[in-house]
Amino acid sequence: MTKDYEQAIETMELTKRFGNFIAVNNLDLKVKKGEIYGLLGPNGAGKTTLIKMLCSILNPSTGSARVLGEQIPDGNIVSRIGYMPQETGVYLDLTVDQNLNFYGRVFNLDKNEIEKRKDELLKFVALGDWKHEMVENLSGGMKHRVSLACTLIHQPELLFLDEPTVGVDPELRVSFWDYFYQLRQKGVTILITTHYMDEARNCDRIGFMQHGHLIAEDAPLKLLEESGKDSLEDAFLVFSRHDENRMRGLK
Ligand SMILES: Nc1ncnc2c1ncn2[C@@H]1O[C@H](COP(=O)(O)OP(=O)(O)OP(=O)(O)O)[C@@H](O)[C@H]1O
Repeated sequence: MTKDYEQAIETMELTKRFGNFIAVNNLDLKVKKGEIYGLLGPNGAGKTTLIKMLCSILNPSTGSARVLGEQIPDGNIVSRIGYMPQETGVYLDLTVDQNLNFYGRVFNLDKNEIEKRKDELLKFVALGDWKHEMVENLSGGMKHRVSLACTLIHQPELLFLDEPTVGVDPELRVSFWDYFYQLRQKGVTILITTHYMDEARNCDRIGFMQHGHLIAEDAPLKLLEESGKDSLEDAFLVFSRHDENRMRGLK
């Protein structure tokens, strides 16, 4: 019997090296089931590398992690998680409908279930009128919407969303968040990276990441309070400076 873990994600000194370069450095992270956790940090902080390890795409160099209670890397976990990469994860030379059919089949959904899920998801991403359009003819934001729909087709328990709302217009970004909240209500856990600070405020907790490790972590309002700043950008800079000073002190 699978043990019911309270944590959807738990990493222990997780590290990824590319040659001499350390992209993720001794990271300890816990994300509770049903939580929306935002990872924020500058380009190159190691966010995508972390997500790729948690999705069993990359092997850790050292350290370990559990995802939905399973030690990763684990090929079986893939059917329980959804990963929306930064670059569109859909086939440009297929229609929206064909992409959804393909992902539905990959996850072994039967025909009726695929049809039902397609109706729901096309409504959600407001692409019903574009169902039979080739994805290559869609705008950047629309491609992102197709990618999100494909990520959700098999109703994953845990979602990894790497900058899911880049290029998506403000109105639709709001509706994406409505849907994320609906998913959370159903117990789905979401790990999301974003550079939109207004969006980050929607997360239950935020982890600020720099040089492959977490420099601060808490609910958005708590981070503002602790840093004495009004914006998350400014709060990040405060924690970043503390971390740089700490590192200098260690040298
Ligand atoms: N396959 C690889 N080989 C060598 N270096 C890599 C590889 N993948 C990532 N890196 C490096 O690891 C670092 C972290 O990259 P990563 O993509 O995880 O950052 P990120 O926080 O997701 O950045 P962004 O916000 O730009 O997406 C970067 O310096 C990147 O160049």
